[in-house]
Amino acid sequence: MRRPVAIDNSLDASVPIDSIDCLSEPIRSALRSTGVETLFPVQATSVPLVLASHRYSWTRPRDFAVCAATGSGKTLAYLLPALQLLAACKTVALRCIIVLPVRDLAMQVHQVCLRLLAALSEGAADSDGCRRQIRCQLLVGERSLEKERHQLVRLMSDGSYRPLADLVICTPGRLADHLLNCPGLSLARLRMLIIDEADRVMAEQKQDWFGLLERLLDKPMPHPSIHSWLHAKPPHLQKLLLSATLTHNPELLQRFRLHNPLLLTATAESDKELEVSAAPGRLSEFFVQLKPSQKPLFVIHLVLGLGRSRVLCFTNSRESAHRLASLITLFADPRVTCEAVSARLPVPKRARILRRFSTGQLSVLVCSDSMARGMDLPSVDAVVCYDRPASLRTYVHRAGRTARAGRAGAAYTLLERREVLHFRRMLSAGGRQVREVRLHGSKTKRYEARYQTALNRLHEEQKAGESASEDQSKDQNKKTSMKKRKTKEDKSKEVDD
Ligand SMILES: Nc1ncnc2c1ncn2[C@@H]1O[C@H](COP(=O)(O)OP(=O)(O)OP(=O)(O)O)[C@@H](O)[C@H]1O
Repeated sequence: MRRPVAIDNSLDASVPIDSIDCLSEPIRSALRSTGVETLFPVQATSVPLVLASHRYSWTRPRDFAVCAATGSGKTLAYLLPALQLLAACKTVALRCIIVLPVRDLAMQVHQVCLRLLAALSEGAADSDGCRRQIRCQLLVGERSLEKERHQLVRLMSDGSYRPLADLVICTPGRLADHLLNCPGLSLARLRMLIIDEADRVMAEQKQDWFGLLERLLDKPMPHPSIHSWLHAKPPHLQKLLLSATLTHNPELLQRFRLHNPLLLTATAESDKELEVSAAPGRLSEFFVQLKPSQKPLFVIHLVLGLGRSRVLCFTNSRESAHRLASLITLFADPRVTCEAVSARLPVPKRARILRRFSTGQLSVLVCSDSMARGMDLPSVDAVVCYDRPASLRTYVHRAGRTARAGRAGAAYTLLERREVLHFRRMLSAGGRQVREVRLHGSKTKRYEARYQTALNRLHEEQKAGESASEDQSKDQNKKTSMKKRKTKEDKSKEVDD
C-alpha cells in the first residue's frame, strides 16, 4: 500500500461544511438540517479524496482503507460521497452496497441514511423539486427473503426486471442470500462497495458473499433494456473499507482485491498485522484490580459514588450478564436501574431496552460483545469491561462506546490480580495509556450491607431455581420411565394375546 494519509485525531481539526468545495449544495443543506455544521477530520479527509477519485468516468477509481478512532464519524465519511454520487444519477439502478457485520449496526446506518435522504428530498421540494429521490433498502432478514426481494426488483409484464434500489444496506449473510436467490438482481451498474467494520466482516467471510458478488459483477443484465445497451460497459467498482481496528497487512487486505488502495489512518502505533486507531481524544482509560465478588459493587459505586449516570457493562457470557443484572436489581436502589441485553432477545424487546437506556431510564446496561462494534448509543459516560477483553480489538471497540463525537468518557476494566500484567502489555502494544484506580473499602462501606443482602437473596434465588429445575427433571424422568414401563406392558400384553 502507498504512503498512508494521516487523519487528525482531534475533533478541534473539524472543518466547516462550507469550506468543503467538493460537497454539493443539496448535500450541505441536508447536513445543516440534520444539525451538522462541520465535518470531523475523518470526513474532511476522506470525502474530497473519494469524490475526486470519481472525477473521470473513464478511469478506474482507486480503493480506500480508512482506520480512524471509534466515534470519530466514519459513517458520514462514506455516506456523504456515496449519496452525492447517487444523487447525480438519473435512473434507478443498484449502484452502491454497504455491508455491515451485524443486523443492529446495519439498522443504525440505515436510520442515519434515511435521515439524510429525508433532508435531501425536503431540500429538493424547496428548490426546483425535480431531483430524483435516492432509493435505499435495508436487507437484514427482518422480513422474509421474498418480501425483501420485492424491494429490490420488480418483474415486468415483458419478463424483464426493473431495479427498485440505488443503495442497499445489508449484512453479509443476507446479501449472499439475495445474490443466490434474486433472479433479476443485477450488479452491472454497481459503483461502490462499502464494508464497515471491515476487519470483522473479513474475519467471518459469511457464505463467501464476496466471491459471489465478484462472480455476479461480470454477469450481463438478465434482460437488457435500451438503457443498458446505451451504457454497455460496466462502471468500475470502487471499494471502501473502514474500521477502528483495520489491518495493514497487504495479504489480508488483498482478499478484497483492492485496486491502487490508499490508506487513511489515525493510528496509534505502526504494526504490520494489526492497526489500532488512536484512542478517542477525551477517553480516559483505567483498570481496577479486585476480587470477583467485588465487581458488582464497583459497578454500583460508579453510579452512586462517582455519579456516572449511563454505564455500559460488557461481560464475556450471557450467564454473567444476567447474573450481574439480577444482582443490581436485587440491590433495589431506585438510582441504579439495570437490565441485560443480548443478541438472542427478540428485536422489539432489544430495541425497547436500548431505548430505555438511551433515554436515561436505565443507568446500567449489561451486554455482550455483539454490542461492542459500531453501536452509537447516546451519552454513555462510562464503559465497564466487567470481564477481561479477550483481545486488543475487543477492548478498543468496547471502550469506543463512550467518548464519542468529541464527548468525554471513561473506560474501566475490572481485573483479578493474575490478569493485570497481560492486560497492561496488551494495551501498551496498542499504544494505549491505562491508569490504575483503587476501590477503597471506605468509599463503598455505606452500601456494603445492602449489597450483601442482595448477594444472599441472589444465592437463595439461584438455589431455589436449581432445586426447582431438579424437581422438574425428576418429574420428567419419572414420567418417562412410567411411559416406558407402560409401553413394555402393552407390548407384552400384545404378545400374550
Ligand atoms: N460532522 C459531525 N458533526 C456532528 N456530529 C457528528 C458528525 N459526524 C458524526 N457525528 C456523530 O458522531 C457519532 C459517532 O459517529 P459514527 O457512529 O459515524 O462513528 P464511527 O467512527 O463509525 O464509530 P465506530 O468505530 O464506533 O463505529 C454519531 O452520534 C454521529 O451522529
